[in-house]
Amino acid sequence: MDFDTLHALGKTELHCHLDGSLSLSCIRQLAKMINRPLPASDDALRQLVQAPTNSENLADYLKTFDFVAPLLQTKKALQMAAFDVVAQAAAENVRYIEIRFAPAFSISGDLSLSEATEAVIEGLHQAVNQFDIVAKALVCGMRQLPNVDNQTMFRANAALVGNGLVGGDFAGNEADFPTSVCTPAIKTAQALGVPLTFHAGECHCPQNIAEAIFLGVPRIGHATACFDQPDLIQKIVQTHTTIELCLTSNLQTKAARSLDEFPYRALKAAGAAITINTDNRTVSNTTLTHEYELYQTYFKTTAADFLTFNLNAINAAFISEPAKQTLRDRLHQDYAAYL
Ligand SMILES: O=c1[nH]cnc2c1ncn2[C@@H]1O[C@H](CO)[C@@H](O)[C@H]1O
Ligand SMILES: [Zn+2]
Repeated sequence: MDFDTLHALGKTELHCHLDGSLSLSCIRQLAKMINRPLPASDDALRQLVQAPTNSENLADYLKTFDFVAPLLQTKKALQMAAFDVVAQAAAENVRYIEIRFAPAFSISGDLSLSEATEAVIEGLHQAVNQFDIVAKALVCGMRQLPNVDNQTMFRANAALVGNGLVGGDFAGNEADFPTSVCTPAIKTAQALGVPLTFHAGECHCPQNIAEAIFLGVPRIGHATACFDQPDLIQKIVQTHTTIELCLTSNLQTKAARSLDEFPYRALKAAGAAITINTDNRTVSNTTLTHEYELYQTYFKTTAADFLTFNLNAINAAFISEPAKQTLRDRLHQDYAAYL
């Protein structure tokens, strides 16, 4: 399929970070609101907000996020940011998106941990009213923060679940803060009834994936390190764990040092529920359409495969069964001409 066809195809995205996906024009508007000077040329700005091409690891990649954090400290800024990312997704025919962000990174001003989330939800609502898309929020605990901070964040946000917010995640520095360290906060989120996805396997550490599955987490972000672990892949299949693959991001963070270390082929062959995601549109300089194009080029992924991955995403989405059925029907219509 050519790029225009891939662009036109209906898509879904479970794994997209708000702060890593702002358009340059939105970044400019947000910077203006706090009188922060930015380079005049988009090329120069891009250098500041994209991960360096020579990132050595995840920690290196994550440094890029420091640039945007000061821009996301008010209600208005978070609303605008959420609107912006949904608008970008809708423009490439994404029918359903879950957008994640870390409330703990947006409380340097006056906002509380729940007000930050309410602002994101408001921005999503505004976009959903304007575009043909369903958009929901996820809140990220951060691995490197003390468990008590992540527990406080989940407690502050639990009441919003089901009301624009649909679940939680853990992101951040995985190499130094493995799953075992975060376990108390994971259990708190689960006890509060917050559906969870979880970043794991981005630092050559399959154990972090295995432990998250053992804790009953139904979705894993990345899971890259399972590529050469047949027993773990079997576990993923048996437990019906959904995997949120992020190809470009994995090549940048060296989670996969080559395509051979990317787990797509092994997971697909085993029949695992895989999904395709951008992770960070701006930091990784990608779009969901571009990701589809890469899968088609590298792995010969077909329209039938893409439909399956989209249905996998809908099955694992943190929304009601009737809402899922509406989206499934839509996707079947979208793909009918290409199967
Ligand atoms: O691929 C990733 N792995 C781990 N953490 C990430 C990744 N991308 C973004 N973040 C982290 O999640 C925070 C909330 O959106 C971002 O600020 C960034 O620190
Ligand atoms: Zn991520």
